Amino acid sequence: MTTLAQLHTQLTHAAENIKKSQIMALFDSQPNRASEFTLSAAGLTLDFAKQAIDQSILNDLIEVSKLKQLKKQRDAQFSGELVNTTEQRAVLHTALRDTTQLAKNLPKVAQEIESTKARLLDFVSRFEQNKITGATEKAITDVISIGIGGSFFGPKMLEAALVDSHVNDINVHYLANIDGQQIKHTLAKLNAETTLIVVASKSWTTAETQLNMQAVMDWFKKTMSDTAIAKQWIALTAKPELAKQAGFSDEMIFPLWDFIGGRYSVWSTIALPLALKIGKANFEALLEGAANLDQHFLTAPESQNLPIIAAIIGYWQQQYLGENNLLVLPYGHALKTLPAYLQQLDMESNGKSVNLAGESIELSGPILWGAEGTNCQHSFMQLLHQGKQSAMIDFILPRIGESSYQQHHKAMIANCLGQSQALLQGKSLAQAESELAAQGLSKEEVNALAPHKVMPGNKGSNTLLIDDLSPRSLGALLAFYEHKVFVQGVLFGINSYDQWGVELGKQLGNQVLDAMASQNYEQLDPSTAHLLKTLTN
Ligand SMILES: O=P(O)(O)OC[C@H]1O[C@H](O)[C@H](O)[C@@H](O)[C@@H]1O
Repeated sequence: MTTLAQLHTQLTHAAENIKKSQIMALFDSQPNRASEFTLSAAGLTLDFAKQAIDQSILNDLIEVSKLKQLKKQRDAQFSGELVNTTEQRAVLHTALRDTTQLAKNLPKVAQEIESTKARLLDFVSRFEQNKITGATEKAITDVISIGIGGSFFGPKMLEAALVDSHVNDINVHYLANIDGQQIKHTLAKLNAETTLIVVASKSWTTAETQLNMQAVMDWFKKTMSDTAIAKQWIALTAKPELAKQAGFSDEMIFPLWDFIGGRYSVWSTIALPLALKIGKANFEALLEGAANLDQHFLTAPESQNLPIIAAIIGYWQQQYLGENNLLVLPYGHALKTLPAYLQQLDMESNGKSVNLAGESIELSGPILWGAEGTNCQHSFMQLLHQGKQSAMIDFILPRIGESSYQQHHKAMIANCLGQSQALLQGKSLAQAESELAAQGLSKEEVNALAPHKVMPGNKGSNTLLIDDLSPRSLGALLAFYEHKVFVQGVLFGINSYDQWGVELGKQLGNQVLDAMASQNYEQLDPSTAHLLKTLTN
């Protein structure tokens, strides 16, 4: 059997060779490459034919994943083992989509998940039937959702992405940042009598959320009685006892659990504001779409498995081709905040420096960024085409566009494919020269201008087609990225489910607040002390 060390040597040689060659040449040596390097499942199609990779490299990478016990770790996670070893927690967001597998090992946990989901869906149904009103019996027109990080990104991103699936006529206002200006403008247009307030906080200790909750509570109490809190305030939290102490009524507290990571919580009660907007049936379809992708992840062989193949391609690019940026470019305005959602998912999961044993590692997750196409073509894509740096790229393209604007969708497709083509093919000096000569430029003019028009090309990318922007397809899309992040975590040998790095900033933020209150800056470093003096003078 080949060892990891032997595979590493093989892959290192393969990388040296592939760096010297052209991706376009790979299409000559593999005549059916375009179809062979396209995989479909659960409403998603991944085309990786434009990547600098061949079948033998893929086979070696699959072997690496096997030697790193990917399947064993996957099954451990799905069955509820404590795979988040630094926090001694299970990782069970997949069970929020479908409890079948978990029910075999942990039937009580599965049952609790099901009964909580039933409570959530029942609340949404009653809302849709106008049975949820304010304390003064007036109809609810607005929801304020207070929460940050995983208690914010998912619902907010999906509300925009599912714009065609909004069935309930309510406005959801998200308060995540601690920004007084945002609170002022949000509250100014709202009537407390017709507003539900949702506090989404798994830990119930997040400073931003607590401060915003207090501000909204002060506003609410100006016009509403204390008893109205029990009717109009909803808590989504893994700490129901703390919500109860804060005055929330039992029936308005919807739990989640420590086995649901914040960045994986969009499938949980944390999605209540989204579910109110898209309705019960659409929320269930979102979960089903994710469950479909879970089934694919659990059952498809490695070579046909979308998240596994996407993960090992990314690993190959980072480990052997030296990339460290992942650019996510969704072609569609509805998906404009998908990169921000994926930033938390990927970077908070895989931004680590030590492996599971606590030993220092060379490689962990990529820097993820992106923006909607075609807008990005008019800003940072220039650097990708002609700059010295490069990046891993996922183009995301819905197959179906708005039916009343078909020409727009054709143009969207053309732009997306045009970009990946341009990155791949580039433009040689000879091409640039002949183009300019054909425009009638003199030889001197051609020589002066042509080098500026050269594009190196030979830059690979993935194209991920999504059937449509339905809840089902989007559920599958998010689950695809979740599993990709998981597989990469296995390849890096890290714990993808803790986030200790977030803690220090929180602690120091509190220290600065204390220093501001006491005006004693001695404990602070000279730069911070100086900045504070400048700010407070
Ligand atoms: O839901 P909460 O407990 O308020 O946490 C909100 C966020 O807090 C921190 O930033 C964590 O790193 C995130 O993973 C989490 O989503």
